[in-house]
Amino acid sequence: WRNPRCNGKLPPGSMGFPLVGETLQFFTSNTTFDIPPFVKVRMKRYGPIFKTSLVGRPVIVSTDPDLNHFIFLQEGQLFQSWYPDTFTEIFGRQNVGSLHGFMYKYLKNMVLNLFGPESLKKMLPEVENTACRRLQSWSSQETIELKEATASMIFDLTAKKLISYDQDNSPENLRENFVAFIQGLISFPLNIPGTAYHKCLQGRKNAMKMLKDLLNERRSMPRKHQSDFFDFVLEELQKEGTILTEAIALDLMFVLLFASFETTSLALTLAVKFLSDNPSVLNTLTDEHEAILRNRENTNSGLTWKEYKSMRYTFQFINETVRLANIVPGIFRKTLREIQFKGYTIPAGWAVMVCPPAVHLNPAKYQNPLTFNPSRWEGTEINGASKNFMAFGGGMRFCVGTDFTKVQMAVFLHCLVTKYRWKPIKGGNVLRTPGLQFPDGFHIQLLEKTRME
Ligand code: HEM
Repeated sequence: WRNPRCNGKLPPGSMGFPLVGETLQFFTSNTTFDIPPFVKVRMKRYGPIFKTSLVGRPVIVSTDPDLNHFIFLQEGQLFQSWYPDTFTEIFGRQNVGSLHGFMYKYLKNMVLNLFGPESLKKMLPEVENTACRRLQSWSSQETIELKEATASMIFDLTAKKLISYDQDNSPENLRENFVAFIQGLISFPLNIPGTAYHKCLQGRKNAMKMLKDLLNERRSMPRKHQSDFFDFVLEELQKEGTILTEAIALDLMFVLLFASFETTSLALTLAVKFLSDNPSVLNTLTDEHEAILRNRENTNSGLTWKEYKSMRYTFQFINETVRLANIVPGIFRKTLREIQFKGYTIPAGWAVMVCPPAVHLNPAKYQNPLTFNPSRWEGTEINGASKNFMAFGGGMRFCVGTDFTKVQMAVFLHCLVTKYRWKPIKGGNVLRTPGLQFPDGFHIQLLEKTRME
């Protein structure tokens, strides 16, 4: 295992112990905003491209901007999306991340339809109403835990949009089954009672059963007008010669529900933490949003798409938040053929992990990379991905939820900074396992602004 077979020169690095490789070191938790220690130490020792072995597989880790770019560019040709078996087990064998070719394109179009600009434009009032209502209810409580509170807000909104699911009118709690999930998601794959991984699989089983029941319920009581994703899926399933199957549709629903509430709530919690720690950033952000209200005829008329698009500093703020959040610590691919790159050979069938934190914390590209400074984005293109920014991935598999996330974050921040101020009470510390977590939450007290503030 130590010297894997290769037709050329493998990148340097250690394959660790037999079978486990360096899995345990990889999963060792840390509390830093910097490049994960596992990667940083090896970058120093071996350079920007190195080999290792994780969950029983040989892996090439890339912190090299050119190799990252090449990997994204060659999706489907030399590389293919690949995630460890634990992920596939949890998200379903037919989830969008594991599909390729025709079926993948079909699903991607379906999702882009759902979360594309036209849909989001229509959704804007609902996003704003939801954020305002939630904030108001939180302000009547002594303290709230922001990660949990924003996750619940986003889950409800997404579940309503996808399957018209209403938590208050449902005997079972769909979201609870997703909560068991997070800790087991990037954990050691030991499926015995008591382990995080086992709980995670149990959560998936329950959630999938609920989704299946809800879909069957809808099938027996079809609606006249197509209004949510379930209606759309049922119609697609009835079409002659359709390539969609019920299992694929349910796996997709599951991935979308999970991807939307977990990632965005982490980003929002961290955003509020950064605002608490950086009063001058809060002032600039508040100025931008108060100006939107001032420039309106009627202060209480809802946000328009044009106003949303005008939030220049807010988008810089969101980019800076996700740059440092590094919510996705590794993007995985598999080589379909042997690859030659910068004098190294990567054998066919090996896993490759692109490491976004190494890109986002590179001092050559981001001056004082650990400093939170939204203005560093001034004058740069902040939509889409680049060699130096890949918080939402890159290439063909660029995140389909990016615009949805940005709408939710920007609208929430708009309601927050124009109507409220807050005091951090406790928590707010981050832990990376290596996925981002708030082990003791982030508890704040939310107070309505008075007219004078
Ligand atoms: C802060 C929020 C988010 C972050 C940081 C994020 C990050 C990412 C990244 C890095 C990828 C690329 C994975 C890869 O190349 O293998 C990705 C893909 C994906 N994201 Fe997101 N995401 C976010 C929000 C969302 C939301 C709200 C949704 C749901 C609507 C979503 C759904 C997806 C899906 C379905 C894919 C797979 C796309 C594909 O395989 O082509 N994401 N995301």
